[in-house]
Amino acid sequence: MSKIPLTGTAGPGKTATSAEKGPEFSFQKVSRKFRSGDGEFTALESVDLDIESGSFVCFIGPSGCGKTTLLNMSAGLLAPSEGAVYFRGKRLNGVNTGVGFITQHDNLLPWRTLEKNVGIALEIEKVPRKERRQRVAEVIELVGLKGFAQRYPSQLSGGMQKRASLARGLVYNPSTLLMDEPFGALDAQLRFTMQKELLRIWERDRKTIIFVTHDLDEALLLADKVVVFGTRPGRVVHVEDVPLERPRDLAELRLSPVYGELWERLWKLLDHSSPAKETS
Ligand SMILES: Nc1ncnc2c1ncn2[C@@H]1O[C@H](COP(=O)(O)OP(=O)(O)OP(=O)(O)O)[C@@H](O)[C@H]1O
Repeated sequence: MSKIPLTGTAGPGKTATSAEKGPEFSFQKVSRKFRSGDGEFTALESVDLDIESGSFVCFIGPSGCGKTTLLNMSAGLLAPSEGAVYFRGKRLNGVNTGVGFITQHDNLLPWRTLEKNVGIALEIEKVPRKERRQRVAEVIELVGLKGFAQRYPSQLSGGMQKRASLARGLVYNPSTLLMDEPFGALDAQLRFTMQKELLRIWERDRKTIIFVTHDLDEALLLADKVVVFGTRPGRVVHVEDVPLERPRDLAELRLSPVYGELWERLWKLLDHSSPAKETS
């Protein structure tokens, strides 16, 4: 089994060496086909995209346009049918242990305490107990859950469970976080809090974040770069560098003409028709 990089090269306070200065991810003519009924259909067609190290990138697009498929390929859980995915200069060929993957569903194990849920990857990697406890305590504090380490998932609120899955994604210090609609199920207030928390952590550690969302306001609040996906077949239709200064405040942004113009332009690029059909 390959080693999980406990002390990832892009971790807190570390600077990238010259070998790491290329993009974090490079997708080169990446396509993915799936079987459907008797035939095959193209879920994602010819994606050419570079993602810079330390950047915050949002994927946005209608349901079924291949956003999760591209995340799965970034995690090495799925191979491209054509083309190649490069991670930190190396072609991916198997599970990518340099990423933390946070899905919409927290998937916390109900019989394990918060501490044990967060530390699971380190246990699998047989990281010594002392080091494990220290690293787990550090990330639990980072996500604002200090004092709750011995609670079980059922004893945590929805927001705390989100923080717990974020801690679990961060615990082995990956250089990239892949986040698939992580805040989609939260109410507006909690979503706002989690967005702020995520930005605080990103600004501290400058990990690369690829964040899937259906919400254009969320994308423009968070991202350096917004990648717009289209359907039939799933593909990248536009990449926008977000020119808005940080820190960003959504209430203020909404009053700004620059934001209004950007929002409207991207909104028009989004396909608002019904979910993508699986046509070949
Ligand atoms: N393992 C699979 N086998 C067959 N078809 C699949 C598989 N994974 C995804 N698909 C299909 O590929 C297409 C793209 O799916 P994907 O989950 O990547 O879309 P998405 O943009 O993330 O959608 P959503 O926003 O609804 O999560 C869909 O039609 C989906 O049904």
